[in-house]
Amino acid sequence: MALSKKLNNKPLVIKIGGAILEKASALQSLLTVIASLQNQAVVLVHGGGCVVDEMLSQAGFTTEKKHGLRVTPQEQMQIISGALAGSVNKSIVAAASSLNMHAVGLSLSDGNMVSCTLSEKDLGMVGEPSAQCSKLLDSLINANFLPIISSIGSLKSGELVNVNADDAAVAICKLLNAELLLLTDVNGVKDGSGQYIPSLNNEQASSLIDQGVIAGGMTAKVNAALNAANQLRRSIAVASWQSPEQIIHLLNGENIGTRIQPSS
Ligand SMILES: Nc1ncnc2c1ncn2[C@@H]1O[C@H](COP(=O)(O)OP(=O)(O)O)[C@@H](O)[C@H]1O
Ligand SMILES: CC(=O)N[C@@H](CCC(=O)OP(=O)(O)O)C(=O)O
Repeated sequence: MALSKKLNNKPLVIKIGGAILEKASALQSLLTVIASLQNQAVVLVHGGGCVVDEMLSQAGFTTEKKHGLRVTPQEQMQIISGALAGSVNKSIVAAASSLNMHAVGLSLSDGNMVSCTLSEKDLGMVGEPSAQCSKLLDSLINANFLPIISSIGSLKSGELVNVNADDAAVAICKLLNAELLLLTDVNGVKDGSGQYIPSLNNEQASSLIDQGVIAGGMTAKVNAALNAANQLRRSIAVASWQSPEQIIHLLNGENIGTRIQPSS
């Protein structure tokens, strides 16, 4: 397939969800597509919720989620940060390195990229991220490194916080005024009859959330995409990492997955 030249000068922020991390071949296929992109800066932001689930349960903790966000008691932060900023981040960097990509593993506080405040939703040590300083990412992108960023951040007080990885990707996207692609294990948002919805606006999303058609992790993802779409005034794609060649279609200006639209 002819590989795309970049659609514009914007970097592309790609967020990958947890389940891809348990499928080495899928991660490798995605990284291979990223490596093949010509003249297109890419920044990867990753979650790893399923890895966190496993590590917490091995340590004897139970976990609770509210609207797709993990309630994070202080005593679980060590395991969560170890899983996301440690094990998961380093595994993705290693997979990229094995494909001769020059990957650099980071978390949100590196280079003061993103600062966090404590969420007011009574979720414990969950952080709300906001974009701060792009100097580190600008330097890495200019030097052709592939930044791979975990969703562990920190508060002004120096304490670590757990940030939903879709929210983390939105903050990085705002930092770089980048294009954003949220890749997950389904090819977009489904309606009440299980059909994929090509385009979704604020009102439709709220109604599907209220009806429980959009639930769990997809709620956090759609809310994060709406936040980015409204601030950046452009639509945000939610698609599947199971078909990474879709990235090339996206860069060629085609619609993939579900497009989350800014409100008019
Ligand atoms: N309306 C919906 N359309 C598609 N997926 C949905 C919907 N509602 C809930 N989901 C669930 O959300 C999941 C994706 O969210 P999540 O597991 O948090 O992904 P990730 O780890 O990639 O961030 C899907 O696998 C699906 O089970
Ligand atoms: C606050 C919060 O929910 N943090 C998430 C961070 C990881 C994440 O978002 O992973 P996925 O992208 O794989 O879902 C968590 O603890 O699971």
